[in-house]
Parts: sequence; structure tokens; C-alpha cells
Amino acid sequence: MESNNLLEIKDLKVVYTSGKSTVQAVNGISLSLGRKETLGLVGETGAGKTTIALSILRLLPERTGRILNGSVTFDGVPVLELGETEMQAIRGGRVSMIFQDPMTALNPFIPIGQQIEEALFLHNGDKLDSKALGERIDEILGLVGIPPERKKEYPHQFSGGMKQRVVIAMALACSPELLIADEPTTALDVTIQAQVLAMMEELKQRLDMSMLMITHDLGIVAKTCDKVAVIYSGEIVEYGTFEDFFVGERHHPYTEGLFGSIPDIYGNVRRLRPIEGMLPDPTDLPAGCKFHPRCPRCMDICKTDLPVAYVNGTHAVKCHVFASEEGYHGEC
Ligand SMILES: Nc1ncnc2c1ncn2[C@@H]1O[C@H](COP(=O)(O)OP(=O)(O)OP(=O)(O)O)[C@@H](O)[C@H]1O
Ligand code: NI
Repeated sequence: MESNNLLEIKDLKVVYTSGKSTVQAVNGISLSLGRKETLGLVGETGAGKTTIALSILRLLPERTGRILNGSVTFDGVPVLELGETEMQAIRGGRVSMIFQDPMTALNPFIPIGQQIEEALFLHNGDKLDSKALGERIDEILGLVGIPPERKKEYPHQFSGGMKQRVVIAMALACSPELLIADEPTTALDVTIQAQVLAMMEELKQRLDMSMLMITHDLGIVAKTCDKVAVIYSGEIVEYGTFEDFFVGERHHPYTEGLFGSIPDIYGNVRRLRPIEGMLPDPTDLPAGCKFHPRCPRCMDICKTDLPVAYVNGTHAVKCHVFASEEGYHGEC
């Protein structure tokens, strides 16, 4: 397959099964991420964002999570077909992830320098002597703005924002080509959040990384993302570039609802009122468009037929409202 994309996901379907019930967490998602690009995955809690990320790294819970269909291609490599040893070389080496609950990523009993060392050792241990290892740890701490002399300190000696910098340092230890950041700043207060985001953005540029930024905050998207996928009930309902979202006029009713209004290009968002209602039960998804029970623009056809995406250049909106628009109709 010829492609310049670093990551390509095609028609991914993921379920969780427990007892008799099956959670349809990801229902046919396709997306691509170019080198040095940042793609935002946006959507309410339960939409399936983390499940997509875990599928890329093949870290779904072993007994319950299952990929039913689709492909994940990283730098031309069919990830879902790899053996566990090859997978380990990618995980934490070429692709790393900052998990949603970052504070649990650190061991409270081990000095932070040693934790970074362990992250390094996992992949480069045999290649670095102890002097080189020490220098690399100092370098990584420097990257995230932590004075290297603090490497002997324990996690509790750091503030929330500094702890998150340590977590980011660990994720960057092996110079990944792709960084998956799952709500990396949700646990931080707003000022610190801005600092950490600015730092991540700078590092991304400096280290030539691609990034998958998982968030429910469109302000964060506006500040960091080149492309955006809005996820609802495990489907992409709107997909496009930053410009498509912030300058374009046609949006999915869910996107509009989610953000009250689309924020301006500087990322100023009025604090959003939540949309009425909840995500549908993922064990019993509605027919037609999965958003129809909550949609202010719901028509009869929405209750029965799955919408086809209206595609305008790089922008795709999967909604019956735009079915009569001229142009291409196809996949999101
Ligand atoms: N281990 C699991 N077992 C069963 N169901 C799960 C499991 N993990 C997630 N789910 C379900 O799968 C669906 C998608 O969850 P996921 O965590 O991917 O959503 P998310 O978009 O990341 O949400 P959040 O913003 O809350 O992190 C939800 O209905 C969730 O309850
Ligand atoms: Ni999540």
C-alpha cells in the first residue's frame, strides 16, 4: 500500500464482551495521520476514544476487549498482524502513550530519574552505557523543563503540573514517532494546563513527532490539532482539517451541540452547555443514525437509515441533513 501516512486505520470495529452483553465500542472507524501531524479525537465520555488508542497499541483488556474487524497500519507495518515481540518493539519505542490517568503512571516509591531510566532501558538498555544513560535522562528532563538535579526526588515532591511533565518525559524517553496523548491535561488546573500544552506543542515540533490528541475540549483542539475527528458512539461523525472545523460552515448537529458554537480560530470557546440526553446504550445501539434520538434536526430517514458522509474536499460530515448537497457522498 502506497501511502505517506504514518498511521492508517481502516474500518476498525472493537467490542467488549462480559457475560451476555456486548459493548459496541468502536463501530467502523477509518482515519489517517501524516508525519508531524496532530489529529484530535474529540467526543463525550464513552464515545470510544480510548478504545481506538488501545487498539493501535494492542493493549485492549485481554479477556473482554476484541478487535472484530479492520486494519491498523503504522509506517507501512500491519500492526494487528504482528507477533507480541515485534509489537513490544513498537510499543513505547516508536509509539508511546500518555494514559488518561497520568498520576497512576508514576510509581510513588521510585525516584523519577530511575523511572525514566526504566522507560529508556526497556528499549535502549543494551545500547547505552551508564554514562550515556545518565546524560539521556538529564536531556529528557531538560526537554520537559525539569532541572536534572531533581531526578532523585520522588513523585510526591512534585506538583501536579510537574508530575505530568515527568509522565510526558517518560513517554518521550525513546523518541517516539507517534505520541498518543489521552486527555493529557484534564487532571490539571487551567493555567498549568496551558503551560503543559504549550510545552507538548513545542516538543512535537522539535522532535518531529506525530500526535493523536484525545480530548473532549475543543479549545485544546484549536490550540494543537491539524485535523479533527469527532467521535460519537464509536463512529466518526465529522472529520476534517482544522480549517474545515473552524472556518467551514457545514457541521454535524452533534459537533454543533457539543460545542455550543464552534470556537473561534484563536481557541476561545464559550463554556459549553452539554447537549440534552446521553450517548445511546452501547450494548443496544439505535437503528439509523446513532445520534438521532438526541438530534435537534432529526428527520424520519435518520431513524432508519445509516447516513452516508457528505464529503467536500478534506471535510466529511456523516449526516442526512446534507444528503441533498451536490458533490461526493461516501465514507467519513
Ligand atoms: N474494559 C471494558 N469493558 C467493558 N466495556 C468497556 C471497557 N472499556 C470501555 N468500555 C466501554 O466502551 C465504550 C467506549 O469507552 P472508551 O473508554 O473507549 O470511551 P472514551 O471516549 O475514551 O471515554 P472517556 O472520555 O470517558 O475516556 C464505553 O461504552 C465504555 O463503557
Ligand atoms: Ni477515554
